[in-house]
Amino acid sequence: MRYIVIGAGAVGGTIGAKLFQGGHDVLLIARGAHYESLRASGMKLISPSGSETLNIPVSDGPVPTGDDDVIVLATKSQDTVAALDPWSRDLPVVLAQNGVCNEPVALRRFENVYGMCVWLPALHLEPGVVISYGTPHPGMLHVGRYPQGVDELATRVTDDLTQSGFVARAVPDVMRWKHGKLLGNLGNAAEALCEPGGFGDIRQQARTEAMDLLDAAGIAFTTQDDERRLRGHLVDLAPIDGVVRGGGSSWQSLARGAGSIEADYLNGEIVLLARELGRPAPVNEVLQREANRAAREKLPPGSMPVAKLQALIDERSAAVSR
Ligand SMILES: NC(=O)C1=CN([C@@H]2O[C@H](COP(=O)(O)OP(=O)(O)OC[C@H]3O[C@@H](n4cnc5c(N)ncnc54)[C@H](OP(=O)(O)O)[C@@H]3O)[C@@H](O)[C@H]2O)C=CC1
Ligand SMILES: CC(C)(CO)C(=O)C(=O)O
Repeated sequence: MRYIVIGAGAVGGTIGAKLFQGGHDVLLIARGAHYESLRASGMKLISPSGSETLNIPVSDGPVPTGDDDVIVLATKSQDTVAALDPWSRDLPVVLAQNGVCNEPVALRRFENVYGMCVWLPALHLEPGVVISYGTPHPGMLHVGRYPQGVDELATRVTDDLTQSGFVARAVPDVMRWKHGKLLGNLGNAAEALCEPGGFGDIRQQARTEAMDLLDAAGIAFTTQDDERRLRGHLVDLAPIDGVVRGGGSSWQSLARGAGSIEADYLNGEIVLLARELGRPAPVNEVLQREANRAAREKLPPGSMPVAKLQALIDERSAAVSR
């Protein structure tokens, strides 16, 4: 099977590199300066065990495909449609992304869609360079057919990931895991907006607001304990000499001045649910709005004091409760 990894950044770069090192056929799809660098000099993969350069096949657009190809999509959610559209709709698609909106978007277009719940701490700020912090395993990945079930392909992908060093499981309820993971990612916006530390309260407020709404909508989600029990110390974050990990994926979008951020598909997922239920979601609404503003204005990470963000949330909470 050939893995066509669209979006060879932090997550896609790590998954592609590990599969490649595991002896699998991999094609990375990248764009811009990252593509040029991967093509000219290979991928510099930095991990707790050292730094290596991998000459993984790379393309900047669609290539002829066949029966043995599978797409692994690892772009940010705001790039999903544009990234998938040029590809043959006969291919199976595995969505290695946070959030829960990508699977239905893909299922509109592709018949065979798989969710992947991704615990994989990684960083990509510089063209050609991917930093993978997880140790002793680079990540824990749950794979399942969307909307539910496990089939031969889910099992095969899981086996290949396991053989390549990941903690991988085929699960029949991947969206329950992805909803659980989404709750954690509601803090991404606060981490990107505020100085390190100090935003834990806001993250918890976003989580509590979201859990109430998921319960009200009857949507199942896993708990932090479910996740901790399985992960244990299988994927710990190891410091890497000379590399400071400022933050997660949304932090990295601001650090790169990408001009966009995933907030519409993380906090925005909760805002959408609240609006469908006719309920307020002031915490997630403010996080979504402020993260988008920071991305649009290309503000660096950490540009807003925590007290200011909390004041905006309090103001919005008061307004919606009137
Ligand atoms: N980083 C992390 O530690 C984790 C991230 N995640 C999730 O994984 C997903 C991917 O995040 P992450 O790896 O951080 O993102 P990155 O921004 O590091 O990587 C995504 C890559 O996709 C590229 N891309 C976007 N559109 C296209 C396209 N049409 N064709 C080719 N390349 C494209 C981007 O290019 P460009 O830079 O030009 O936009 C970028 O290089 C997100 O859903 C995120 O929330 C989950 C767990 C951990
Ligand atoms: C859990 C976390 C924060 C790991 O980096 C993540 O999912 C992200 O960066 O989006």
